[in-house]
Amino acid sequence: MKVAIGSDHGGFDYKERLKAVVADLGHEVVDVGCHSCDSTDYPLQGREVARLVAGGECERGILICGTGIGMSMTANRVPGVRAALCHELFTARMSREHNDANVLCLGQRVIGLGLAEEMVRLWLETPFSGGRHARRVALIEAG
Ligand SMILES: O=C(CO)[C@H](O)[C@H](O)[C@H](O)COP(=O)(O)O
Repeated sequence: MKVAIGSDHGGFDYKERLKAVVADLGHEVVDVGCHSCDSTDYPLQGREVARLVAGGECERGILICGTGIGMSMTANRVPGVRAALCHELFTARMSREHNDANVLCLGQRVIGLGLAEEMVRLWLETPFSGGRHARRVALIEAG
């Protein structure tokens, strides 16, 4: 898969580490920035990743800021994006199985790096269950 990844300064360190996790699983990483710890504004990177996913250039997106909240708010405003803000493994798995989430949002100031890495692995490898959940996702998309 092609996986877009982006962060603000509050998520920069994890973005750099999580890129390796994504690549180790055999996926292509598209890094939209930011490219340093200098202060920036999360909607810039959040919107860019969301647009890549909504437009089909990338199949999935990963966004990291301090809490993940601003990134999820931003990404979910782009039609076609189903961004899930997750802090633990169960929610990360369910966001794929039940919600077909196409963007994962994480908070670098909330969770440890080891958990973030495990969540990314699980989230990328968990398929959508379909069935009754497909009807519900279609209802989300119908607006
Ligand atoms: O979007 C956020 C909060 O909803 C992120 O946590 C940002 O990274 C955070 O707001 C940035 O804060 P800072 O004080 O400018 O580092």
